[in-house]
Amino acid sequence: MDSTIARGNVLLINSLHSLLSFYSKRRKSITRSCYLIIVYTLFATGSKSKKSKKKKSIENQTTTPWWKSISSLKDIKLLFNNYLENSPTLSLLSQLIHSKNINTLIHFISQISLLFIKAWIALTVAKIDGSLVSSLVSRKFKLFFKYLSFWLLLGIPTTLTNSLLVRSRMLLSYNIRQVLTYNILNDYLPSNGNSTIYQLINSKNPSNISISDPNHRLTSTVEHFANSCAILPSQLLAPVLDILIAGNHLSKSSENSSEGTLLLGLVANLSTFILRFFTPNFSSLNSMRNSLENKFLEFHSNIILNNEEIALAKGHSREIDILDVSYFEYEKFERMSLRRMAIYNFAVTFIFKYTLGAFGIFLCAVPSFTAVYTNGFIQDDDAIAKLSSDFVANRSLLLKASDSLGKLIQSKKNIQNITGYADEIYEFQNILRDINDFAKIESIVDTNTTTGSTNDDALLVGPNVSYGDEITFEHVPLITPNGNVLVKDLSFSIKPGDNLLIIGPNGCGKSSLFRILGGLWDIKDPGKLIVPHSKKDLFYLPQRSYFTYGSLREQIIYPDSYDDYRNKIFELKKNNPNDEIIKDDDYLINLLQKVNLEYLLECDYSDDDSDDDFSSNNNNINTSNLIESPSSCVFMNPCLDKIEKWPDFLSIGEQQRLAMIRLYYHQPKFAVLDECTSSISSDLERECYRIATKDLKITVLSVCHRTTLWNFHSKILKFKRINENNNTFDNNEGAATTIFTNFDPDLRLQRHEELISIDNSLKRSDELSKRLNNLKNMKNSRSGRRPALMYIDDDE
Ligand SMILES: Nc1ncnc2c1ncn2[C@@H]1O[C@H](COP(=O)(O)OP(=O)(O)OP(=O)(O)O)[C@@H](O)[C@H]1O
Repeated sequence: MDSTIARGNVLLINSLHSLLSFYSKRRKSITRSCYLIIVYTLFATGSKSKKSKKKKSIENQTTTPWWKSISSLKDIKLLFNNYLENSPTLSLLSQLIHSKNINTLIHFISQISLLFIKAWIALTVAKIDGSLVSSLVSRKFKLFFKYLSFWLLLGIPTTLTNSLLVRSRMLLSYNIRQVLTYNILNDYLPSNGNSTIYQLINSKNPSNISISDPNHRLTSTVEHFANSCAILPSQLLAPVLDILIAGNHLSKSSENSSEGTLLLGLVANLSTFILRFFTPNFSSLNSMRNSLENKFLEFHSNIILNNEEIALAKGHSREIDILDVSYFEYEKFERMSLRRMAIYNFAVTFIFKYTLGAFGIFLCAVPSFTAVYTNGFIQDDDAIAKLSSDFVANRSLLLKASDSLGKLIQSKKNIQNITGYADEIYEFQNILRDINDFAKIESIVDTNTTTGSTNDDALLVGPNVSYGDEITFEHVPLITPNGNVLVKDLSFSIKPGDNLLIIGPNGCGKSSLFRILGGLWDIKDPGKLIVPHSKKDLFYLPQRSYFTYGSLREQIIYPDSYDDYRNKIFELKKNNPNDEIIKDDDYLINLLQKVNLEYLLECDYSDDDSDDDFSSNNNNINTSNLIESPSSCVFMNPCLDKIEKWPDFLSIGEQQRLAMIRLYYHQPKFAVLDECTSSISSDLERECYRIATKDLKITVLSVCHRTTLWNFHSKILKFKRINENNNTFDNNEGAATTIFTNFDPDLRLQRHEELISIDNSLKRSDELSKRLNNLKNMKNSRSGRRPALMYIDDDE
């Protein structure tokens, strides 16, 4: 199909050229021929990638032809918008336009202007080249030195233009990257707190596509796209200008060279046609390279993330096997890609630089030969100098033009790369938008059903959610994103002060309950949830907390920023009618001391006056000038400025204690503690729970296996496995059922201990009856052998 189009183009362009030559003045036909070469080359260059062609062919099968749907101007606009939406590249470019980033426009315009200046300089240099040869042939040495000084002086604007071009190209790329990164980040980590990343990675999105490499797309792909776009003006405009200038200059030098240019046009067309056989699909090569590169990087990141576990398990050889396989695949692909590129580069260089170059030289020579045979030609020094000058200028311009034609063809590679990168970025953006739009629809439904609430601060939104000073699950089914039913009907309700203990076998759905509470999983019908309205009323602490890069203070106040922290202190200092505790650096240090983590402080901190009572306020800050900005009036203790790689620096137990401080700092109404103290020593764990539940009055929903913590709970939710006949059993298969009751820890502990002692007695009685049987057997089978030996045999 492609070759038919190409052949059609060759015929069409050359017939057009002949027509134009016939009807117009022949001298202008050379320029026209150049225009046609450019048009054709651009047409050949702009062919679509396989992927988009495939997409289009699918669309064509299902939709009616576009022209049939147009009946008014509005339809054209609609069609254009539709086209914009379906074309990833155009859609990304329209994002750049809509961003109103003036710098992008400035650098784009400056690049175009510089390209025009560069082309003008190239033309001037070519003319001076010609004049230099002409003055040399006619032995006018004064003139020769004059042109030589011009040539030298032109070096200044040439180098200046080149360096400015590089600068403006880099700045353009930087601006494109900035706009796209900003747009993607806004959807990736939306300010309304939607769990977009979780849904993206767990393919819990409307399009059901999982993106495994969001980091790669956000960084590398966007960077490549920006670089490729920034280089495009130079790649397209510079060769076009070169070809136009060459054609124009040639047309001025003689009136008899149009047949030559017709031949040149034919050769150019034929060359592009031949080149198609050597041109690989750059877009698919690129996407393949990205996916292999990404796979290799992913394995590496995995090793870095789990370095300690791998080192202790001595898993190096297994890891190297995995890396080897991945690298081998990548290398194999690179070799194949290099082979194809070598063939392609050879074809481009040979066809455009040499074949077309030779034709160019031939074309330059045509005026010289034809001029000699025209009537009235006198072969004197001046005529020969003029012919030499024209030849040299035309030759240098045409060589440049043929080289430029090659570059123009090669820009196809860049355009295909751009479409490949654009596809990846656009798909990523679309999925992010789908996820956020879906959340927005739920939030709108929610706003319609509840009144007077701001949804940005809402803990959960959706038609099955209502708000109250409690956490209530009413007939909520626990279903994984894969559709596995963990619990058919989960119902319980806790009010402030009702600390809930959650127990059950592994994998039965204890943590999944919190995933629903945190908005990660949907609340399926007929489930209803009543939760506190505000996000700050519920805090989640997992077994392994997340620590960000930054100071010790930032670990404690996460997810608050420094500014939030300072503003809170500043506001309370200005206006504190309820006499609330001001949670400043001294307060944080006091918390660190309570969980025995004061040794993490940067400096020695001996606070003799430290008060164990949380209602007191260790305030040693000068509060005389409260009208100032928060940053100037809030005292920051340098002891909390220590910066470390916290997950590596702290043991798991220390991390869990630090996470507990985070909970104390935020002091929510409710807290989910999902085995978050499992690595803390028993005494300190009890102290941590005491501070949370007794001192700070936080209502906890905790999953914990230690009986020592039972005393802090007054309700219990027990998960039990059920089989097909709805009988409970304790192995790890099938759905679970739940029992929610009041919890009397003392009574339960007493029963628990009783149970253990009975269990031990039963085991002992089992052993005793087994021993008794053995002895009976021995007695029955005694046959003259020595009893001691028989005992040993039997025992074994
Ligand atoms: N994102 C997910 N997609 C699909 N299935 C999941 C997902 N997260 C968890 N599950 C599945 O849900 C089930 C319950 O997991 P959950 O983490 O709630 O168990 P648990 O009761 O907390 O167990 P444990 O006591 O071991 O922590 C498991 O079988 C798990 O494989």
